[in-house]
Amino acid sequence: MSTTLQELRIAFVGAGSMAEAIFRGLIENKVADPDRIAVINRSDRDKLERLQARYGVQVSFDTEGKNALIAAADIVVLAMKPKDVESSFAELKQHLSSRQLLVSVIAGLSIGKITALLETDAPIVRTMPNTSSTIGLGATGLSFSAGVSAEQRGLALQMFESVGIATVVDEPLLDIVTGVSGSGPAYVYYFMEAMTKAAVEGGLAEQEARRLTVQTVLGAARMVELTQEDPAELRRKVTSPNGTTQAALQTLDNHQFCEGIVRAVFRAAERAKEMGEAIAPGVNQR
Ligand SMILES: NC(=O)C1=CN([C@@H]2O[C@H](COP(=O)(O)OP(=O)(O)OC[C@H]3O[C@@H](n4cnc5c(N)ncnc54)[C@H](OP(=O)(O)O)[C@@H]3O)[C@@H](O)[C@H]2O)C=CC1
Ligand SMILES: O=C(O)[C@@H]1CCC=N1
Repeated sequence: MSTTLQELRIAFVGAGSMAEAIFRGLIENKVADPDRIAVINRSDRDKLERLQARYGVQVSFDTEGKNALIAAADIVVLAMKPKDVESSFAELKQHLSSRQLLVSVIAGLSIGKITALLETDAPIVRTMPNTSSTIGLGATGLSFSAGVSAEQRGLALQMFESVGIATVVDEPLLDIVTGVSGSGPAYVYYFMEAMTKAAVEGGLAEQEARRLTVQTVLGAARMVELTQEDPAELRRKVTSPNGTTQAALQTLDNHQFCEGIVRAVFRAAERAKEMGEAIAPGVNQR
């Protein structure tokens, strides 16, 4: 296998939000050429036409063409929903070969189960990315099956580092990565929705409210990144004794803000495990 993504063919099986976030990042950052990226889905033709027109990726609308794109790929990215894994893998396994590198983004699905369901000896990279990969600010956790070579590890890291940061973890830790950074953007959006709602209720125009909220979140995240200070210390610097922030934080504490976030992260991690276990429950992991 070649050492740069640019020379390889990558097929995305699944054309949803996560697949698009990754291939858009790869294309816009010029890490992979669109004419070497194939995107396959189950039935949504309009979606494939839109993706083809927008990014110039390769698509096919018939089964034979889709199978040919999969068979020709050097890297196959598994990007369907957990509920569709069993049916799609049953079809997919006939078109894969052990020379290919398989990259899964499917929450909760273990390397052992992927190996067993696809009846494959192919090397497998299990990942947990997030949708911020779309703008090059993704955060991805990765684990490798024993058969992934050093070169293939490099390619997988290149793929996800080109759309953000990537960190290699032991496979069981991917569930907590899911709770933190996989699902995490949604918690931040939820927080922003609440902040904007309060701003509007307090009298600001919607657009003004949104602009102030976005800049506040951006500014706070960049402060942590650039100053390298502990968020707790940065929080202390905003909080004047007996001032407005202290009153607000006390209100958040009264509503178990911190506990709510901690519980949410652990619940998402637990849910990832449940979802993985619910896929082909009878199958013996390899
Ligand atoms: N969204 C996120 O923030 C994240 C998602 N993930 C993981 O990414 C995966 C995909 O999620 P997401 O992108 O949100 O899902 P979407 O629902 O947006 O997309 C799923 C895609 O899978 C396709 N698909 C379903 N069955 C098949 C099949 N048999 N063959 C080929 N394609 C098929 C669908 O095609 P069609 O529309 O034609 O049915 C659709 O294009 C999930 O496993 C999720 O756990 C991981 C990290 C973050
Ligand atoms: O909600 C989900 O199941 C997926 C996995 C991580 C983010 N979205």
